[in-house]
Amino acid sequence: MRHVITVTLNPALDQTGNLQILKPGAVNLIERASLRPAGKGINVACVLAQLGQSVIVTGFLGSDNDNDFVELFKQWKMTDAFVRVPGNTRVNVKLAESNGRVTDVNFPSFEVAKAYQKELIEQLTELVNDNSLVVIAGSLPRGVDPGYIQQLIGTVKANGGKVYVDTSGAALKAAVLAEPDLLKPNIDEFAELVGESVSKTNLPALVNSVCDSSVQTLVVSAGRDGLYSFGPFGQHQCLPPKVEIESTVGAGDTLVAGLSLGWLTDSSTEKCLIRASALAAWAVTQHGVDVPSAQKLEQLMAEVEFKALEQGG
Ligand SMILES: O=P(O)(O)OC[C@H]1O[C@](O)(CO)[C@@H](O)[C@@H]1O
Repeated sequence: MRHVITVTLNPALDQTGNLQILKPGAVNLIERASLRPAGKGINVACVLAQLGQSVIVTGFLGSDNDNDFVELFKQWKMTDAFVRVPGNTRVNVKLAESNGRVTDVNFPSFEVAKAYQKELIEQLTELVNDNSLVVIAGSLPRGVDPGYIQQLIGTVKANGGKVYVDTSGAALKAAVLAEPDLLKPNIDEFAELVGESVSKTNLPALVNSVCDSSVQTLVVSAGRDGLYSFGPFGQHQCLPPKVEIESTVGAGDTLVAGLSLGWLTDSSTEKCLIRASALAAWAVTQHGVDVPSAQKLEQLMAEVEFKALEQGG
């Protein structure tokens, strides 16, 4: 049976606070707050688990403060394969203003010694087979070089698995060279990758120049503009339904979960992209990554505008 393994190399406890307007350099009072175990791959796994999928979660986790993570994995019946490393998992602060703007203050991670990096590669060699989709998501913790992501992708591919990657900066540059099955940068991360500012008009040409034929599918998330998808099944855009924004944190991860669900359920490209967009739209209406009811999901999917992109613009 097809299954998903998510890899979070740099998880975080997300301390999210909502306020009217953030005033730098002044005292700011938070109106609503939450503290949640998170990190990109863990968020992906949470969405999939809520949609009834069984997920293995792995990566690195600080051994000194893993209680909330362990609780979360138990709650959603995820298989906890995280390699414990000495120290604390970081806390990331998210400040969400009433106009929808979010300021991320991401704290430094634990340090991951080479022995733990090797342990994770060995573990994936054991876990991955040709029914596996491995989602590698998030930044690299201290002590982990960008080349490590290539080793991870290589290990998954060598064992017959599919690999989806959502990362940024040097790790994204390295990942492209290792030819994953799908890459999901956001539009700013993609602009950094290509070294140019990106618009709807120049996006298709830039995608072709960067990815050549090495990455099968590239999905660029673009906030209110939804997503752009380039792959063997054509070039498409999905425009999301209009929703009240509470916090955009986790929307990209929810999108990746939706794309993974498409693979798990062998959905058509259209259904996969529309469902992923609808789930991501729901994600911005709340703190965290809860999923809508089946009925609400149907309604949101009906409101997504799916269209083929004209070649060259
Ligand atoms: O892995 P990165 O890029 O440091 O980002 C981690 C942050 O991203 C999120 O997963 C949201 O996408 C947060 O939960 C977390 O704080």
